[in-house]
Amino acid sequence: MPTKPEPASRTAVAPAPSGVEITRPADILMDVRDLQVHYALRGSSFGRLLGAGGGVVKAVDGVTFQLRRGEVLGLVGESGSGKTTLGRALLGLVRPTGGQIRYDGQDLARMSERRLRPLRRNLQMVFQDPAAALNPSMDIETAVGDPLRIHKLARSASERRARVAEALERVGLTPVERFLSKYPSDLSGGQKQRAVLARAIVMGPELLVADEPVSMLDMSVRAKILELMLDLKRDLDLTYVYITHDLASAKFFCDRVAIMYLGRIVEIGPTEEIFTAPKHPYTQALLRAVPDPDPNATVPRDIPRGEVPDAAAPPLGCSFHPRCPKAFERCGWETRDLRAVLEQHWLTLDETRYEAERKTIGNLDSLDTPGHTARLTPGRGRQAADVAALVERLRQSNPDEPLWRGVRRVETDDGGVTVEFHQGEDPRLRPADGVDVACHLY
Ligand SMILES: Nc1ncnc2c1ncn2[C@@H]1O[C@H](COP(=O)(O)OP(=O)(O)OP(=O)(O)O)[C@@H](O)[C@H]1O
Repeated sequence: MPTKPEPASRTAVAPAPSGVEITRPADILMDVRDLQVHYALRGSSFGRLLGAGGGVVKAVDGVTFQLRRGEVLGLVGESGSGKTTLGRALLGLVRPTGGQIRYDGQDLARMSERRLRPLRRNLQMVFQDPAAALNPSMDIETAVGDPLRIHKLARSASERRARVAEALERVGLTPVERFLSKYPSDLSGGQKQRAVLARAIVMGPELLVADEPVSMLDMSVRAKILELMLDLKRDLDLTYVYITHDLASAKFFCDRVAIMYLGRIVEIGPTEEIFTAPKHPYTQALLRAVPDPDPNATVPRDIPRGEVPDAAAPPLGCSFHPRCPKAFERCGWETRDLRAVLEQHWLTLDETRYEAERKTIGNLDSLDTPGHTARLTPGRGRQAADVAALVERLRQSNPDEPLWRGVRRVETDDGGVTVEFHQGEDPRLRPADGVDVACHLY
């Protein structure tokens, strides 16, 4: 049986800067507090000509959690929720805009590239596409041994070869001699991902961030790779952050799951709690949307209504409120929601009725500016009373629409109709029955 690869020397780690707390409970590998990664958008060249700013995408926006030693923490959410950005920030691969990532007594979020470099041996990433992760012109021995060479972690070529061989054996690329001289094109998808895992473990890391590591593999090998990863974790005392869209694999693979939505963790807790008693309406909707493997089962497919909003202009209040079937007053209703409800309603009308209603209201563009007061003015030849009647018809046509719970008052004057919404609040993560959830319902 091969022996465990030597852990990278912790003595290479630079000392903590003064003023940074260096104590942490032994079972916490990373302590992430109020982490933010914001990207400045440059805007289109046409927009820049007109002097329009590009705005900011809050890819990660105030994320707090503790990563426990030896656990598998899943980051789950729809595309664009910030999973990859968070995973990369944990490894020092993207520079946070704010917040802290405490690791080994230091704050990765504020560390210079020079001081981060030696820590990277302990923090490895496995990507979705193993073919893209391996250089097609490098044989497996060179590819897997490359990090040892870069970080000068082997005293000789023969030591490097021995450590590569040991890593290949651990990931099941055996007999090792057969694989050392192979090229990526000689390997199947599953074998390539095994080689990528060998390269990740060869330096004896503590943390592996795996970003959809099996989603590009054949169904037949996915479970085998995840099982291999669990074996590696146990044998090498690893901690995993597992990024996925796929709730079924998260259920099998993770000890805890963090559900992400628009740059935030909206629910985090033990996998069993999340799957048996999901609290956040978004988690509930995601779980209901998981296809049941039993073809006879009649599981409702309640995918959260609507699209994921634009991360550069997130909804006011709770980011999930426009899609939430349970949203109420405090959730942050606003002008853009009214426009969405109007346009949704118009989709249900025939052409003639649509034309008539559309002409009743003048320019809708003011509704695109986020705010708690919407002003609807009449179109040409129409009166404020016509607009008021339309708003009332809209309400009558779908009284259960959650938006109406957020309306504080509707007032008609000579110039039009004002719809005022309750001021919303952005919910923070709070403990609720064994999990932490960011929702005003708890
Ligand atoms: N380099 C960048 N510049 C600008 N915006 C970015 C950049 N990287 C990510 N984003 C934006 O940040 C948000 C989060 O992206 P991220 O890739 O982290 O999400 P994700 O949940 O991993 O999505 P996916 O599952 O599709 O990979 C998205 O709106 C994305 O467009």
